[in-house]
Amino acid sequence: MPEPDVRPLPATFGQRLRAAMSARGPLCVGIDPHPSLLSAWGLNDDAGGLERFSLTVLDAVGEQAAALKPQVALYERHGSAGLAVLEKLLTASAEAGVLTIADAKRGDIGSTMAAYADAWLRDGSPLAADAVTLSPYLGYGSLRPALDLAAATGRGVFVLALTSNPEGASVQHVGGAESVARRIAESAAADNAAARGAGELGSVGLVVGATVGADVMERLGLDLAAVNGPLLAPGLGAQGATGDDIAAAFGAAVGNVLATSSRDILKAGPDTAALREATERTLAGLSAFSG
Ligand SMILES: O=C(O)c1cc(=O)[nH]c(=O)n1[C@@H]1O[C@H](COP(=O)(O)O)[C@@H](O)[C@H]1O
Repeated sequence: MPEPDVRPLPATFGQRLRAAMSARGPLCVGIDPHPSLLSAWGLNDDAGGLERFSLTVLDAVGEQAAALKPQVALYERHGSAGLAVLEKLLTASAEAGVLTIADAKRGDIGSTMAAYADAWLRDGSPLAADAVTLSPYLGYGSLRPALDLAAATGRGVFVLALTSNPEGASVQHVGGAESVARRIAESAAADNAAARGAGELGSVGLVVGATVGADVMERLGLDLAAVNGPLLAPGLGAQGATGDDIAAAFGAAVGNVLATSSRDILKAGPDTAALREATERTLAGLSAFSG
């Protein structure tokens, strides 16, 4: 009789994301239920509309995307009813085996940071996701409670390094060759050292915009390959970036890129076939680096 297949599920977020990217391609679909999109989908700008929108996206493209990234702000604007919908989406995604990145961009001092970590990264928390986005403006070290809890629970984080918006340069580029962004990248690399030693993708990711471009990357001299973590690259589509831009800018690190697009895919809804087609088209646009 053949041995039963008892391989354990990958334990770390880095391992799970790598497996999902290998199977499905390097695309994360953002779930950003903007009022204008709810209206275009014929839904009310309320918790009912939000739930319909969110579960439709999960149902339509959950099996095509390596991860889904709900934008927390667009749930928060509906108050507790909106957060209840986000809880439902996170639970339904986990049950469907779809990785989630809560785009909350949290950042605070130690004890308060611990509470944010508890909300997004603790086993059993109603808002637990597979990973959360973090802002390092209070210093990379202030994120330690989240980095530690993520490591302990097999979850991940994405720390803002070079964001996709033009205003980011006024903070992130400061220091030139010793830029703020470079410090963040070096700190993430240090936290991913053990995973690098094991030949695996780390669970401390960075956000590096698809819009940043090769010139800036070169000028700031970030060694993104050395980070050995996933590189969440927003800015595809609605913000003007393409798969070719990513291929040109990320160099040797391109294999760790998880490109993400929200509005450009979501505008195809509410028809599920159209959402799937838009996701397929977006994935095809990444062929310059996804092989
Ligand atoms: O952390 C993010 O995901 C993020 C970082 C960044 O630098 N730029 C950026 O656009 N995002 C988010 O990515 C999504 C982009 O949405 P679209 O422009 O519609 O694809 C939004 O939810 C943004 O908040």
